[in-house]
Amino acid sequence: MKDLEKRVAELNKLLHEYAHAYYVLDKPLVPDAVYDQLMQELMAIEKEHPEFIYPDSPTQRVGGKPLEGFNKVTHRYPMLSLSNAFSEDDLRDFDRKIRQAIGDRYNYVCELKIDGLAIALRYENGIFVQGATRGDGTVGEDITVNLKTIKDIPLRLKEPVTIEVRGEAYMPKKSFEELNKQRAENGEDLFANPRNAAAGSLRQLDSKITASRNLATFIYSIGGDGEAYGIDSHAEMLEYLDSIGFRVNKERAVCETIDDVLAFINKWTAERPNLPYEIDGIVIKVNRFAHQEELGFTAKSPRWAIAYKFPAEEAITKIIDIELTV
Ligand SMILES: NC(=O)c1cc2c(=O)c3cc(F)ccc3oc2nc1N
Repeated sequence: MKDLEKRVAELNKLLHEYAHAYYVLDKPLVPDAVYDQLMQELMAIEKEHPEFIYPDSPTQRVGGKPLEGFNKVTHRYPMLSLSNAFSEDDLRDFDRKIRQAIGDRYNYVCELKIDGLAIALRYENGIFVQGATRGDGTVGEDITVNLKTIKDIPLRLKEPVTIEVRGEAYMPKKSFEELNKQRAENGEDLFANPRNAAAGSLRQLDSKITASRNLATFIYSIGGDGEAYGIDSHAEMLEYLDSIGFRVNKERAVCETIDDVLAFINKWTAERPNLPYEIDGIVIKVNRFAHQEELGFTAKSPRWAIAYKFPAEEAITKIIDIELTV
């Protein structure tokens, strides 16, 4: 029995490592056939010996029977929303206010604004214990069983830390197109866009349906104060999140000036159609936590961050249509 327990521990470790390499780093360590064979072996042992099933075993990603409904979760740290900028002037105003408040020794981190659903994930001693939607920012829905089906969400972190993180769950463009093609063939109504498809997939009461929707995540912050982890800037926080096993978007940059921010925006406005996922803007954040603390929050948004929103395409096509019909 001893060596069987050892084998189960070894299989859990190997499968976590291989899944992280494949789904988070996009750098497979072994061929799929090897991964599948190890998974089959673990499932066979767990079937014979359910007492050996780890709560974070990779076999536990797809839940059991459908839920009756979702429990409510009160967020330990409110999930606020970003204020918006729609033009270069808005961005320069934002920058001017920052400078007035904290002087001129600051820089920014720019990130792509993923067009998905905000989620909060809680880990205790490195084990995924609960996941929730933003809801109204204070109370969200417990969608833990559905989030467990997303392969890039680690069930076990590389460090046994107790932490809460925030991110965006989304449906890649290709998965969205395939899903709507399938729904059209089955005479079902189509999803309007990948964000709605992701939201609909995460709010399924049957996690087997969620599991079939190929969702993915990008994690972008620690709930509460990052200092607790010896981190004092947003850029370092993203590196830390990556190092403990989360999928963190690589298309980010530290920008020393608002002109660098505008250059980043121009680059990704052009690159946007080539991305495998939808983005609806660029998020700009003052980098150092000491500066974020000085700037603080309004009732609903941080003063140290802003979301530059791309002009909505439909608005543009509407103007063009009007022009053409006049
Ligand atoms: N959709 C996103 O890709 C994205 C969203 C947010 C937020 O909503 C957000 C909300 C806050 F109150 C503070 C920081 C944030 O940072 C964020 N960073 C991102 N990359």
